[in-house]
Amino acid sequence: MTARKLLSLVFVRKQAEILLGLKKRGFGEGKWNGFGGKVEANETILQGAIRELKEECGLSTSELRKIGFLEFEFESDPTLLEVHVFETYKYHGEVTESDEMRPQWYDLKNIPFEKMWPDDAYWFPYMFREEPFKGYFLYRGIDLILKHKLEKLDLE
Ligand SMILES: Cc1cc(-c2ccco2)c2oc(N)nc2c1
Repeated sequence: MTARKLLSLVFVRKQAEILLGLKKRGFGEGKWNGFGGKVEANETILQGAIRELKEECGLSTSELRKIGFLEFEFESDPTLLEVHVFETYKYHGEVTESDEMRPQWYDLKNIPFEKMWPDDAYWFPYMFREEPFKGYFLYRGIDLILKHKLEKLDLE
């Protein structure tokens, strides 16, 4: 039985921009990503996503839309990461740097994919088209994808 770890990942959007954060320490350090992390045992995935967003960049939201479901495995590790991806266009508060993340708005035409997890280049186009997606990525280390699957997801 494969151990699964539940993670949230939230992207804050404007019409032509997306808020990314530079991870300052820990897992994924040095990569730009959405905001998220481990879902605790005493919260739902949605509650965990809202909590991490506030902790990592200071923004609050009550309207997260589920946009994708990703599973990650590493060749060297038995744990499967189950990542629930959300987006929001409705949020409030001030974007604030945290110990974990340095937030920055990016134009959709200028995403720093070379400084992000490699899988992002595969599924960001689905997110930009507002097409829900489901993907699986097998990594060797943190920069090489050995195998992947990606498909549209019918959320209705
Ligand atoms: C292996 C992996 C993990 C995550 C992650 C960490 C916290 C939430 O998701 C990723 O995020 C992205 N964009 N690619 C990712 C690959």
